Amino acid sequence: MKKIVIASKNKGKIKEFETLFQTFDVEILSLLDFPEAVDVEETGTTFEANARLKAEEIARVYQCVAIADDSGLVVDALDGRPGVYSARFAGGQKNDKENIKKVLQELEGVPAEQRTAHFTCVLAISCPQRPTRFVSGECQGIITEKPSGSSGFGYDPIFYVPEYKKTFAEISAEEKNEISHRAQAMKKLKDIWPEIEKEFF
Ligand SMILES: O=P(O)(O)OP(=O)(O)OP(=O)(O)OC[C@H]1O[C@@H](n2cnc3c(O)ncnc32)[C@H](O)[C@@H]1O
Ligand SMILES: [Mg+2]
Repeated sequence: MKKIVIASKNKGKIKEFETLFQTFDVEILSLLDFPEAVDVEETGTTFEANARLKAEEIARVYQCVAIADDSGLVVDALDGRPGVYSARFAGGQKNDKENIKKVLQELEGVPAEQRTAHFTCVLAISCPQRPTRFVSGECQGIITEKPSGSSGFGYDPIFYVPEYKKTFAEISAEEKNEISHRAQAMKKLKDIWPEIEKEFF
């Protein structure tokens, strides 16, 4: 069976990809299957640049088809922050709780109608000796006043989706996979999948 390596160590993302790839005829591995894999430095200033860095490095090292996800939360009232710096917004080690705290602190006193935000996801698909391909997805929401819910990961507890009248952490994984930024990007990947199969495998 065809194999793809997800160039990520983020368990939340990997779990979502395992479901989102179910209708694709491929075996999914991730960097959790390669514990020795180095952390690719995310030195880019755009989601595309960082997705490219991660996908191309893993494709080169393991001589495989690799897919990387670079994603983040873009808050309008914060001029687009945390954006590409979402994973370490509170500094130092990645810490979801501290990141959420920082976003809520910076939005203190900002009224609901100005708390608009979106998640962005850029997927880079790379294969040695071939040009890397990209697809992206977005999901609109509103930043809540306090965290709510315990499913998902990252900023999910403060990302309220009007469609469900709940945060991403209060809906099921299935519901998140219907509408999320990652799901939107995967729908586009599905559209170009026949081309990718022809070019990359
Ligand atoms: O680079 P990899 O190893 O894939 O894992 P990462 O967690 O560092 O991933 P990113 O560099 O793409 O940073 C994205 C951050 O944006 C946040 N994020 C992305 N998608 C999210 C989602 O679906 N729900 C909640 N937060 C999300 C979360 O804090 C992530 O750590
Ligand atoms: Mg990262």
